Amino acid sequence: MAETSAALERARHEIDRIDDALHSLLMERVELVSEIARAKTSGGAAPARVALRPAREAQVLRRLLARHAGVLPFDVVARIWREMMAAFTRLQGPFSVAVAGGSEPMAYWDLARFYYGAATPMSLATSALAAVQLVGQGGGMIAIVPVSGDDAGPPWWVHLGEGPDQPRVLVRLPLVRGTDVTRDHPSAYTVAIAPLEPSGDDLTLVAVATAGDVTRARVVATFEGAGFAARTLELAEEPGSDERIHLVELDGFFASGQDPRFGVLKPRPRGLIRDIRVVGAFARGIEPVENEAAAATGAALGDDKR
Ligand SMILES: O=C(O)C(=O)C[C@]1(C(=O)O)C=C[C@@H](O)C=C1
Repeated sequence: MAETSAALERARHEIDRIDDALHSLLMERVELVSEIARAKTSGGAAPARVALRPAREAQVLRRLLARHAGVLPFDVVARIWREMMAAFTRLQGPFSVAVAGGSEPMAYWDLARFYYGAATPMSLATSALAAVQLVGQGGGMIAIVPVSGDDAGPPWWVHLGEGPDQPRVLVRLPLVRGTDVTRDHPSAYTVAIAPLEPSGDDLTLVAVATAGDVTRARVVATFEGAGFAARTLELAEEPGSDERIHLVELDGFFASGQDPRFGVLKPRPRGLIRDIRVVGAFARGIEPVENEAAAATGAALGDDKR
């Protein structure tokens, strides 16, 4: 019987040895969690904040991608690490996810599950605004909301703030693209109350207040004229107000509207740009380049899902 060949026995013995080593390392990794949790609260307790540190997570995944080789698709590695990082987040305090499903609740739900772990409590919110309001109540809740134009509810992003204890966009999902199982999924933002940190390759979301007649194209032209790479995403108007708020995505990391680099735009109450608020910043998507040799081996092994 081929099934009990010596070669198979040997390979399984090796797998047992490797599993033991992986398990020992996992237990060693988790020993660091209380030290990490302590360091995060050493400046005083901040009960509204969640232990999630998306910039650090992106750095970890980028570093692993840079050293990755062989036939295992990188999205499998990403999935294992996502599960581990979600568990580490839960070990540091309350952590749950409210999903605003837009027109495709199942797709956004799957995206949230993939990124925030199989055991993290999740609930479906009635709209993006409802999900963001839940985040604002604290208690370790984060929200997954459709990126653009896929939520029938009122604009949610005008409720984001610049302060460390206000909900902000900290991730754009999917973070790992290409071979990722979420390849065909829509994009979503993760909204949370947690520090805004640079990952080294980031995009920033700003809420830009202008007079009521300033078009999206003019806002982008103004930013580009001042040397920013900018894209306009959404526009919100207060009924009866002479002001509009534009949601604009910028290349690079900006921690606040007071960043001196915004000085060239001269934000002032009666100017074209009246105010700039940073309402989020997140790592640029990670693009694993599929290794051709790996793909060929996968095909040879009967992997017909690619
Ligand atoms: O580095 C941290 O701050 C951690 O909490 C550890 C860890 C991880 O498991 O690597 C977990 C959750 C954070 O979102 C980022 C990273």
